[in-house]
Amino acid sequence: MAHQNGSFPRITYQQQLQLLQQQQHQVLLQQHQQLHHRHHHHQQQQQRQQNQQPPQLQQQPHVSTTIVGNGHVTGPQNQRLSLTPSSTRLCSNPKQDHEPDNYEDLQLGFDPRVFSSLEQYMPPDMLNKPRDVKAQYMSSILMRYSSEGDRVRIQKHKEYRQKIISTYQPLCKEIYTMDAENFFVPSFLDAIRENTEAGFRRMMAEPTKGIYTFEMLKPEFCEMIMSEVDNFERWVHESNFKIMRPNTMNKFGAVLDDFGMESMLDKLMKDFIRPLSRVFFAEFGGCSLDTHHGFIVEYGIHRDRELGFHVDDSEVTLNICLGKEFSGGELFFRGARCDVHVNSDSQLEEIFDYSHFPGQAILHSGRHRHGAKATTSGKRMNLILWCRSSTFREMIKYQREFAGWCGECRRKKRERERLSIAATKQELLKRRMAL
Ligand SMILES: O=C(O)CCC(=O)C(=O)O
Ligand SMILES: [Fe+2]
Repeated sequence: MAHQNGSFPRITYQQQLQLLQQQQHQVLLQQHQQLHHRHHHHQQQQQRQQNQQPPQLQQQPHVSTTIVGNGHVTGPQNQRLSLTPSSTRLCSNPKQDHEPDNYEDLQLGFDPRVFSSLEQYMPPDMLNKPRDVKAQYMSSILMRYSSEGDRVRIQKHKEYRQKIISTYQPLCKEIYTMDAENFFVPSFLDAIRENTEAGFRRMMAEPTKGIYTFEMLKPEFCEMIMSEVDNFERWVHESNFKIMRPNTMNKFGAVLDDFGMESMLDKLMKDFIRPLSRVFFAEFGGCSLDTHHGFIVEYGIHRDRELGFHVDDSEVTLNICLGKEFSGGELFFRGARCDVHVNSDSQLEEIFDYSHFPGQAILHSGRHRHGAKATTSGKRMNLILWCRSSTFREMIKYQREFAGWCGECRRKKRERERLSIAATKQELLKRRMAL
């Protein structure tokens, strides 16, 4: 595998920046008030490994205009932000009936929607000022949350996407907008419509704790999406366009969001995955998934062969096999872990292997350690949707140590309880002997 030893901080500065872009103004306000108390985040040193060895954090490459071949992570990580004293402030009581201006036509360095949604939090005397005065006021606040470098990177990524979308000619236009009846099998669709835990459980299996599998995509849709990806790859090859690969551990595959599928995948996450994740992944932020990274991985003789042991840069991961014909490529899972215990051994009951089957989806927490065995013949394509929650990421920074979903935290707690019971017994015995 091309991946080098390296350090993989779980929450990157880049992701903090995403917060601003997602109109998470509550989070933004909270950050604004708490920035003085921001903790430094631990960076974890994780080693290169294979199957049973410590997992890597599989990340989306940092936004860059150049090809990210080996997933080298660049840029400032978890820096402490410098807050210059300033009189610009946001108010915690928004003026709810305020009609915000539209900022779409301005080049402001931040998503124009952030300005519209932030407006109501400005001090009352600012609300009726001209649009450019308000924009400047909000910009000066927003600038405190991101560095110049990050803003440039985000802008460059936007241009990169625009360049692809303006030149690439899609093959199957119908898959770029959500068309549930034609994408999903009836059992999946019915369960989502019913929207009850019992209904979900009827169409899903939970072969091991925290992993769900179910029939999801129609074969025709799988075919179309695979043809589209082949077509895209052909265009990349013919036009010699340098594309970014899906993450730090793949040399092949494509980011669906980069060539026009972002809004369709956003709908997929919000309308079809979030109903499931709010029931089954609530403790991982499954109720508040708000952004995604959607991509295709390709395995085979002339593609990536296998994928090392890792955790995803997601709260919840949806992984659907599209085809085609292949052997091997099984996923191996080794238990969910918090950041502190990501390298700890797995227990026997945490060992679970899964064979992909076209059309079938597997849903798991991003922190559930896993990898993919070698695809030994044929070609395998999977659609992967990393679903993230910005509020969850913000919240866990202030959480206490124990994570109920981490196998090692639970094991350690049981061990402490066992020792304490043994010590109490010992003490009682001693007292009885002394009588
Ligand atoms: O190859 C697979 O099916 C798994 C891929 C994966 O785990 C990932 O891309 O994060
Ligand atoms: Fe993964």
